[in-house]
Amino acid sequence: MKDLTGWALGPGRTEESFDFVTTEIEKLKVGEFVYYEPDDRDDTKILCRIQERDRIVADESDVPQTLEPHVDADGMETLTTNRGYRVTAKVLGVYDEDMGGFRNLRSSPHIGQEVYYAHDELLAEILTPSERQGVLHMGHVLNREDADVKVFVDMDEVATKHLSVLASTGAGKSYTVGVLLEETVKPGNRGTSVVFDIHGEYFTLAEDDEYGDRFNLIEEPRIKISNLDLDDFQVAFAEDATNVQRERLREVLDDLDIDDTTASSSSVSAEYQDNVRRDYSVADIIDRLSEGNRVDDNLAWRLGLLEDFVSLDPETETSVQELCEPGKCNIIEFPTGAEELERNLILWYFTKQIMESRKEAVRVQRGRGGFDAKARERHIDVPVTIFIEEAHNFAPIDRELKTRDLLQEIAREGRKFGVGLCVISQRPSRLDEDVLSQCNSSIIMKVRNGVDQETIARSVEAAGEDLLRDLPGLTTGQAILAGDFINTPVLTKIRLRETEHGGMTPDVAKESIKAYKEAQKRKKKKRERAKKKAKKSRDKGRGD
Ligand SMILES: Nc1ncnc2c1ncn2[C@@H]1O[C@H](COP(=O)(O)OP(=O)(O)OP(=O)(O)O)[C@@H](O)[C@H]1O
Repeated sequence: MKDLTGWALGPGRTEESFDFVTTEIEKLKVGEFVYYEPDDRDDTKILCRIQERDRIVADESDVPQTLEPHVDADGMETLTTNRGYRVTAKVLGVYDEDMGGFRNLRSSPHIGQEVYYAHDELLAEILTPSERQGVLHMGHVLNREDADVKVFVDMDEVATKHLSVLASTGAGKSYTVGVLLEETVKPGNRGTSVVFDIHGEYFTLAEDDEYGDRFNLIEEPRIKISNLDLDDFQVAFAEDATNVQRERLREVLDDLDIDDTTASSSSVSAEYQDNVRRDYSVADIIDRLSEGNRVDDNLAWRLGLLEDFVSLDPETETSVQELCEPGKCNIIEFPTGAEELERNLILWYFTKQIMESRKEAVRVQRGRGGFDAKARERHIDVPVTIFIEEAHNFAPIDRELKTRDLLQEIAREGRKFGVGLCVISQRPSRLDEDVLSQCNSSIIMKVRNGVDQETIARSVEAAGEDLLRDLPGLTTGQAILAGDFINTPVLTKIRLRETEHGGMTPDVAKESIKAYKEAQKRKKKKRERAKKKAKKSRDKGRGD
């Protein structure tokens, strides 16, 4: 069934777009889809996306004259009585299922060519992948709620070529990431991911009755102090240590290692020394630093700050295997109240291990040697996608940070080693441009800030200017999905979560009233207790 919706005004100035006239403007919002059929090809539909709409000013327009010889009397009648709109449409091409993309047929519409509304079945054909595995159901095409044209994305693309999730605060980023994670752990997918959950928004996934066992919640990630190397200390320090300080710290750590392995004896093998427990604390490092006459107060002070890091532990370490249970989404919670430097250290330390471990695994898979004992212990044999909330803090555009270098490396090279990156940010303009532009897929939601909008327009080319123009107009849960993980950019209403969302916006009025009432109750009780106490002492006084 065809749904005639307008007439082309002829070929556009370029092959990429053309104008047509319509009166059905309610249906044809920016981002909607139409198609035309080239005369010389049977059953071929050239799909187009609406970019712009302008009301036709009757007296100034030459549109009726242009179309008159080409459009039948009924059509002309509709156009002249309703005036209508001039709409610009971007030509996407003919969808080729085998190719999984659009082919451009170079067949521009002629004047008066009929333009049809793309019905739900046609859209569904394009947006529904033929494979059943590795597809993630994210929601439905916006404005097509009734028919529910589902929007799917390709999990492999996320896992290999990275994803950005960008929006102002409260627009629905973590809710959407929750939907994505629910999908990745479904039985047909069983993707492995690691989420750095800074604000404790994802634990509800692990508590869900149905989904819970597909998630691995790491509530107390621990880093064993003796496993830290100089670069790790550098990440945890507020300012770069001087070369002299690095040298001194190296000496102290070497001393402590030798003590702990009791390895002054040359009979202890290197492998034993590697595996032996070295259970020293930050305080031990500072003590050792203060011994002798070479005290470095500044270094001691820097180290002293690390004593507050809950994640640093003299004895235990969360192993990379615990962090990356295959087929599960592994959620790393940050210690409550962890400050910026501790957060940087946690992200740096574990992300670096994941990357190193995947490099080793791929090297061995390619037949280039085997694992040494240490590598075998920490090897991860599945591709992993790392989700990073507040990514602009770890890879800022304007600050040298080791975490930024690491995220740039993953964005550039992660694909080769099966390490995917999903960066989530409410301030894309503060996010490192290299990291952002390496994300080949994007989910973009409401963005209010003009500078952020400009950054997105610059770095997320796939989304198309036309769709991005409407960013401030999106409401919570509405998103543009664009890039390699979807066949064509599409305005999407993200589906409802199957698990509870852990980052609910508080109901301020409700919570304030509740807190007020509880405070009043407490006050009343306090007054009553004081009264009782006074009465008791009066009674006692009388008795005396
Ligand atoms: N697709 C959706 N359907 C229904 N409700 C949604 C949807 N997306 C988000 N919400 C609601 O909107 C609110 C904000 O969502 P969310 O916590 O994901 O925002 P956010 O962008 O991550 O914010 P922040 O940057 O402050 O963490 C939540 O209360 C959530 O329940």
